[in-house]
Amino acid sequence: MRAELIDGKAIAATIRGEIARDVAALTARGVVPGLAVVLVGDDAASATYVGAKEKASVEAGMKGGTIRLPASTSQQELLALVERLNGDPAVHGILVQMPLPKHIDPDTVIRHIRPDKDVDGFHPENVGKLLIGHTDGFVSCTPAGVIELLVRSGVDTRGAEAVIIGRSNIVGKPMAALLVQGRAGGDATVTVCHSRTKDLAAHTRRADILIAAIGRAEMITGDMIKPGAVVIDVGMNSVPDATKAKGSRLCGDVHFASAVEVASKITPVPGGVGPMTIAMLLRNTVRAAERTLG
Ligand SMILES: Nc1nc2c(c(=O)[nH]1)N[C@@H](CN(C=O)c1ccc(C(=O)N[C@@H](CCC(=O)O)C(=O)O)cc1)CN2
Repeated sequence: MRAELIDGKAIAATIRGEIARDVAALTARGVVPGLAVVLVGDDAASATYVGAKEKASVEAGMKGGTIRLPASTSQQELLALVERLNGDPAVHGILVQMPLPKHIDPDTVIRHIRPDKDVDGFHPENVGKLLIGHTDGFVSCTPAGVIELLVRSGVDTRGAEAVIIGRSNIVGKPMAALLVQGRAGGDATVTVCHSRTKDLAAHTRRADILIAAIGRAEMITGDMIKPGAVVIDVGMNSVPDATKAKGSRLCGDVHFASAVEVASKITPVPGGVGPMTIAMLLRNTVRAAERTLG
């Protein structure tokens, strides 16, 4: 079997078109959705993602602005900026790009963002709402994007064995909450594996839906995948590659060449989950703006 590709780039483009229509409707009602993205420091990958977010928000008709701060910015200065954005009525969504420099505690920053402007869905209030199935919060963009990919690719999650590898607060844990809930893209039986899991392959081989979010390049190989499984690769790793002009290439947590021979559907890296993260961010920002209309 050679797996069908789940084209995240194309699905994200469709969603961004839908969002642009929502933005136009909101604008006609006098509300232009505003997204403020904050980047602290000069991490090259973060700068790329932030640039992509600003471009996508402007293309959708939003007011997108990036605030770039030096790596020497103190936590107090960053919190003061968040405070200012919290009080700015033109800003409906606030996103502080992660990772932050080591001297800044990400949890403290996340807790300072007003939950109704937390379009990243990282604030404990939004995480709690997700867990108890309330739909008036914001869901973390990457796991929300994975659910959207599954639903729009016709994958039936109901009663499926879903195995997630990775237990991070921004992907693994919310992913489990979404897959288990009783809504579209949910009703799965979920297992969360992590670095202490014994016999990882025994779990992954049971999965009808396998979600790799462990952050280790090409760790999941074809022999660890059940024939016919749907494989979603959340990993984004840069590995040395002398054949590339820049000396490196991007790859996921799944060894694509062997997995594609076993799975029924698979996401590539790049072009899979990544573009969905940005599409979901735009969707959350539109929702934040809509809610100001009551
Ligand atoms: N505040 C946040 N910080 C971070 C998040 C997040 O959701 N909120 N997620 C990641 C990075 N990320 C968004 O910020 C992100 C990563 C990758 C992509 C993407 O589209 N990737 C492309 C490839 C890009 C390339 O060529 O370098 C793809 O997969 O096709 C979008 C967003 C950590 N930080």
